[in-house]
Amino acid sequence: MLIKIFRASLANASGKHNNVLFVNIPRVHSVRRRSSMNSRITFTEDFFFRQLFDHQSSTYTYMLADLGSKEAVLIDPVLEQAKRDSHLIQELGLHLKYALNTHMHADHITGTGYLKKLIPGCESIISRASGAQADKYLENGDVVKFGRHTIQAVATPGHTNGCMTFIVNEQGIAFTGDTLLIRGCGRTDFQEGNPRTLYDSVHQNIFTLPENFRLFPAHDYKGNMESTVFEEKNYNPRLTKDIDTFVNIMENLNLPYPKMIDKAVPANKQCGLYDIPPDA
Ligand SMILES: N[C@@H](CCC(=O)N[C@@H](CSS)C(=O)NCC(=O)O)C(=O)O
Repeated sequence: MLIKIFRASLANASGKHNNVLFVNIPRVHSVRRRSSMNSRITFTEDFFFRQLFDHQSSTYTYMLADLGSKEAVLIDPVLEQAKRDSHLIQELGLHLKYALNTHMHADHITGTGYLKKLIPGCESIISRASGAQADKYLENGDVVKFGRHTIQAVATPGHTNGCMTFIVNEQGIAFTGDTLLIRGCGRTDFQEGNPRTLYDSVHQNIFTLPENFRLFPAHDYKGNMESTVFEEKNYNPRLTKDIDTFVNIMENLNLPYPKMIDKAVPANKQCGLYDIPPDA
């Protein structure tokens, strides 16, 4: 397999250029492919994974780490839980390299801004298409490295323009943000939402992953914690339908407006640096 490695220079919000090691890997997934419901891929011994929850916003945050180098990343941290996350990082002797967001959230303020203050050296990452400020910006296909591990960032727009799914191929896991929820999906009625785009994102970029890949969403409102590609391909009540039926479902969800949206979106545009607790 040809792996092309190159250094990319990215401009951050202040125009400063950061060197990030990006590994441009062709879309080849783990060689340990299986397709039955029970054949989960075992984590390698040097990979740490922790699912964390914020009850207020029903948000999952994920902590991943390379146990060799101790480098860690957080996916979708929540402002009110930043101290919890920072304490766990410290307790486990990990070094938080990056705090990543799958997209610009509308229902809670991201913890990335506060975490950058709590853990100097930590950098924030979000897709360039999100329109939010961060230290580093991702394009479709970019790879984020922590220790020897890699996260592949795949653009999955539809809930918002900047939505990404983060895939850790070797461990057989993917973080779908609000694009694909367990037996559901992100709403498409604000923030550039588009049901046809979301449908294509899921069918082309998530349902094409190996069926035993475990899926971890940004939210669950019913107590579910994870799913698999197989389960969502077969049992998702929205995305198993044809595209026109899907669009009709999405146009008639009639969900209430998220309570925090008017505060969260302006804050998240600044990587959560707006209205950070005074003790930060
Ligand atoms: N009640 C919550 C917001 C619930 C909600 O709208 N969730 C979003 C993801 S966060 S923007 C969503 O896409 N839901 C899809 C669904 O089918 O539930 C609040 O007020 O914060």
